[in-house]
Amino acid sequence: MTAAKETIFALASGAPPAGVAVIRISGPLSLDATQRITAQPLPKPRYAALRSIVGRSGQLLDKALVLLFPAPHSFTGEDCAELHLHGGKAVVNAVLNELAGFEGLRLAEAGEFSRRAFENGKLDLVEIEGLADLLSAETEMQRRLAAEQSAGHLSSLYEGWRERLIFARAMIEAELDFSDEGDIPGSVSDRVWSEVAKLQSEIDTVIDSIKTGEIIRDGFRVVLAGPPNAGKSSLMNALARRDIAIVTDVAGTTRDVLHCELDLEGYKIHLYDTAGLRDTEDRVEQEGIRRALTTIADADLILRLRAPGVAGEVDLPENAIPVIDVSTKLDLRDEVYPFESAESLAVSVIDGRGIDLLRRMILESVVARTRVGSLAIPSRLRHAQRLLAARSSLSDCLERSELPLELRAEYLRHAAEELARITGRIDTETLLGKIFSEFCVGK
Ligand SMILES: Nc1nc2c(ncn2[C@@H]2O[C@H](COP(=O)(O)OP(=O)(O)OP(=O)(O)O)[C@@H](O)[C@H]2O)c(=O)[nH]1
Ligand SMILES: [K+]
Ligand SMILES: [Mg+2]
Repeated sequence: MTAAKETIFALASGAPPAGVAVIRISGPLSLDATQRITAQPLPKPRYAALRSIVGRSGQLLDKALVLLFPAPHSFTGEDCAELHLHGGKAVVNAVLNELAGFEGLRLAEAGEFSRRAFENGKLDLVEIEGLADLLSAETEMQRRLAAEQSAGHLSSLYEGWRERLIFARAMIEAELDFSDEGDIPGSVSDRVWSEVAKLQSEIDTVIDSIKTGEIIRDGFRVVLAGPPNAGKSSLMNALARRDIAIVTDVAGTTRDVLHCELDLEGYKIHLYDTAGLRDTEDRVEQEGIRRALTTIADADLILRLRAPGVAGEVDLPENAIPVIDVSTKLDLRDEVYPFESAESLAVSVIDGRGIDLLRRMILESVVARTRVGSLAIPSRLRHAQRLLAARSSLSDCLERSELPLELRAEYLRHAAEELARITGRIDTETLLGKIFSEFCVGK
């Protein structure tokens, strides 16, 4: 917390033109500056009132709703004001310029409002990351994941663990004090170790869910693979309902990895079209195949295509990635029914058979992959690293029973510190820049 902060302001709503534009002001001079550009008396706190916004020479800039949020009951925890203007570019610029002309006011940097909210203890780092995710959420599942995190549910999970660790340490310390007096046997610590073991398994469960969080937040990667002319690009276009990839009857048409995003019932899906896999002397195609194999290796789900009259069942690299076998060009065959088994089906982009079914199978695959009880789960590598470190301290503490109690308690302290780093209770400076840089100006 820094004393005598500057007052900052920014356009907090989207780029004009828009119906309404919201300018947010935060800092000690917020209320003062708002009064100076408002022709009438200010409304009472947290009540909206229509006011004329005037420039220095008294000229009318706009009529706007004015709202005041005196400290500490504001987003940043400082005195704040909001001006809800008409969302025209010139209107917004005129008011921003007027504010910039006041001594002690300046335009906010990206993420600066949120940074102040953190510094004033309004939000912890985990909640701020959740807020950033909420602002960038495009699908329903991304929104739900981010809402859990920004509402503090993930923070309370971490904080709850940290408090239990602190309690466990206190128990050990109490035991150490008593055993100095030589009259209490080592019974307390048995309870501590079983509590630590329980905590460890709870952390394990959450570590296991990190991949789920990543898939929901970052998207589920589906890759089209198969020999040239299997119909990969045609199927990409059909699934995306857009003409993304070039389709010709020339084997080896696609070289670069093509990408599009789908929203399947709220799940974000990345769909990749790749070069057909075959032995070739063509150097450009060889590079395309190399890229195809890299993309396949990173997939969450592979659609392995084959087509009637197209040679080459593709041998995919050995790995544990789930595969759906797709026979294409069903219209060229006699079968009528596209569904073959749980892991295979036939489709045609000409008459559309099987395409909706394939979409459903992809959805089932992502749902199966992300099945968790609660969405209060981490989705960032930063959390994963800290949780793994905390977890390994706990297992050291449990396994190294030959060590004196003081040293085993030290492992608990270390684990609690790792958890505190996630919420930003300690060691934050290095993290701040990275986290707040995800925000736009005005948030
Ligand atoms: N009849 C029929 N033809 C199809 C179907 N899907 C693709 N084709 C044709 O098959 C040929 C190859 O299709 P592409 O989508 O370019 O195949 P690809 O797997 O992307 O091929 P490469 O990029 O060369 O690896 C084209 O002539 C398509 O029109 C289908 O469902 N039915
Ligand atoms: K082709
Ligand atoms: Mg292609």
